[in-house]
Amino acid sequence: MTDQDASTELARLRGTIDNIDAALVHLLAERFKCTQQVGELKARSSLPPADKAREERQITRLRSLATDAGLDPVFAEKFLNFIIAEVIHHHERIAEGK
Ligand SMILES: C=C(O[C@@H]1C=C(C(=O)O)C=C[C@H]1O)C(=O)O
Repeated sequence: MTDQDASTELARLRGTIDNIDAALVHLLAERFKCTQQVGELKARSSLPPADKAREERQITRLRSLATDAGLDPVFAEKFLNFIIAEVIHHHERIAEGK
């Protein structure tokens, strides 16, 4: 592969990465819009911000999806836990009326 070929291929691959990153941002934005509504509903109904049983079901499901897709399930679990922790933080703030 010539230097020119390599830089053309690198630019092509990075274009794909940029598209995927954009899709991830849009997907996360939609998820947070939805969890915002869940947080408001929970606050109105005096439900707790976190639901550990639901989280366990989600993690089991995501780990299985990740394995089937060829993604490291440990990474998938960490990623989901990171997002859920942020959501719970938002729900706590909503419940406090902030
Ligand atoms: C969104 C919810 O609130 C919390 C956040 C979750 C999530 O981000 O998926 C899952 C469970 C809850 O701890 C919910 O109860 O469904």
